[in-house]
Amino acid sequence: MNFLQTADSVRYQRMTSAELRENFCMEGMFRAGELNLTYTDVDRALVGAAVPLKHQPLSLPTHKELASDYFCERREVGVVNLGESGRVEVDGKSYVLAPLEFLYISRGSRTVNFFSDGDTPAEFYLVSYPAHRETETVHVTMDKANTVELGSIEGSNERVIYQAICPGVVDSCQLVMGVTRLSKGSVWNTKPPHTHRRRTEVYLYFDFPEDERVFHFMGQPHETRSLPLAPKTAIASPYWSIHSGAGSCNYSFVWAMGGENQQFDDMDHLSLGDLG
Ligand SMILES: O=C[C@H](O)[C@@H](O)CC(=O)C(=O)O
Ligand SMILES: [Zn+2]
Repeated sequence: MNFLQTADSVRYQRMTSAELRENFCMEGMFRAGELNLTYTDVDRALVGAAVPLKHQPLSLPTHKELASDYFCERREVGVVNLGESGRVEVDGKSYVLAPLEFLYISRGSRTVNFFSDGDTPAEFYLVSYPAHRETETVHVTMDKANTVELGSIEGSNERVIYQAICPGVVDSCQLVMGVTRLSKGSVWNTKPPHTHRRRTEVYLYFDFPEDERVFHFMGQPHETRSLPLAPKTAIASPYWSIHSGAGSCNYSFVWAMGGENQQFDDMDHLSLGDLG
């Protein structure tokens, strides 16, 4: 397991790009045949990827720092499949996840195994938080998610937000998670940006060519920094940081939040003129 210690709101201001990357980004998580996990200090979010090869399932391991007999003893997990169709087995029950389908895994689930049944692997992205109670494991297909259409072509930010793990869809503990897809020709996400001191957030950008980049904006509103991110890079946003991006082409991203509450719309909006 890797550990990500994010810099504080004073230190980040004097960091180089390489240092910012080191302190906030999670790169190279998706590796064929591997399960990789990073324990972050943003609300104890655990971020990971599992890319199982055919006939070689990967199981979700526990770790000394989870202080538990099994991973989900006191944790919930959100999983979304970013690769080809795959399968997740939770306590012996199989869930087939088509591309972009989610699985919410409840606290108390003892064994979690990831499978690819085809030659091209599934690519499971997962985010986990501490959970205070057991609920139910739920498979969320795209049509079950809350759908919010935002932005416009004129604003270069036409996008659809799929809220897959959120109140009303899945009874989770603190995790709120979904995917946002930008229309062709639109490049901006979360414009204008916002903060939410009550929750921290992790973005994972994907679904764009290897030689394109999404310029992610972070930092306190009056001291923003940007980082060009390659596909399948995750970036942690502490409570004090904006999290917004402009791509060199359209793209999608998975967002996941944890913290005080689960209300998606209570963000503190900024205007672009507030940024420095
Ligand atoms: O707090 C909410 C999150 O930052 C994202 O869900 C925002 C987002 O997907 C978008 O505006 O494109
Ligand atoms: Zn947000």
